[in-house]
Amino acid sequence: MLQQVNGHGSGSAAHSGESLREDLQELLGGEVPPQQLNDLTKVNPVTLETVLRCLQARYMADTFYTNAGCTLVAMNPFKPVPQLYSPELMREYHAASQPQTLKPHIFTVGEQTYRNVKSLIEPVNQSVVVSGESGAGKTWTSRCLMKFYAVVAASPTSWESHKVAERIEQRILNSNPVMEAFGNACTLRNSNSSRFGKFIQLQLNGAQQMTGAAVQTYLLEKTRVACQAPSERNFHIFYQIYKGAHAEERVRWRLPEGAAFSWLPHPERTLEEDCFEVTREAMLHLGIDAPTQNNIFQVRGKATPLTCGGGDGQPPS
Ligand SMILES: Nc1ncnc2c1ncn2[C@@H]1O[C@H](COP(=O)(O)OP(=O)(O)OP(=O)(O)O)[C@@H](O)[C@H]1O
Repeated sequence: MLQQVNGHGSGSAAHSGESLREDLQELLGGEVPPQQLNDLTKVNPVTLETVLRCLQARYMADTFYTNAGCTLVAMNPFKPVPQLYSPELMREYHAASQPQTLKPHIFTVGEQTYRNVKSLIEPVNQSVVVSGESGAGKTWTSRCLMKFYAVVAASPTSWESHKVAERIEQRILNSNPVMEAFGNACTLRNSNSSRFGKFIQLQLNGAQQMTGAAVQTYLLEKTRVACQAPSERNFHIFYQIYKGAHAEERVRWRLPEGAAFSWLPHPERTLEEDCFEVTREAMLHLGIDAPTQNNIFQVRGKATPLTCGGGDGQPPS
């Protein structure tokens, strides 16, 4: 999100949306209103100020995607915008004869790469690089892309193959809550910050239907288990177990209700990511059955009290 451009605040105190647009129109001297400039390469003159101001005007007009040549700039709305990610919109981009002529969107990128695979006699692997600072919206964007492919790359003809495809899509989407439970944490910048990098590979068959996915993770911030920065939290999974374990599991995992553990700072913060049931359900869909889950959680659950000097919540002596 843009905070400041050449000393002008982005809020209403410094500029109302209208005067910002007028200013920018004057600065650009163009005919197209800045919020309608879909491609930053068309901003004239291209300077840091004009580009940032153009993005700011678009942000204020709730237009969160802008092209910059062949790159897509995605701004984080920091609010739910459900109509921007509806299945209907996915289908619209998928069905468009020239998706690049529609408004810039992550679905254009999705559709373009999908068509690149589809149109070639010898299909070539396609890569989408999602980059940005912490909290920029990379995880969100990757999730949107996966949902998009789950919708467009699944139109098999028979009922049976439809069911198979649906199961694969569901498994692919279910990998997100599991990876986020074990690899994400609440930081100062992002309440659901990925503390690892990932390379997600979606696999298509000859008919361009999704047949599977593989995820490689790297650079997990393991030190967070034992040491968290002030006002930050440990990985979500610990809080999920701590808050969501049943009475009998608590006894087994030595997690007395209400105990405070020094390696579980800020358990009082309630995040939607704290939901243990969602992780358990997603693991089941991924084929991790209840006894295996139990073994995993047992190790995770026990790790916390043991490292804190016992299940009594006292700091280590
Ligand atoms: N397109 C969007 N629409 C609505 N909210 C969004 C969108 N993109 C991001 N957000 C919000 O911003 C938060 C941070 O986004 P996200 O977790 O994707 O950032 P990130 O770049 O992956 O950060 P990190 O590198 O710390 O993992 C999300 O939890 C969500 O609340």
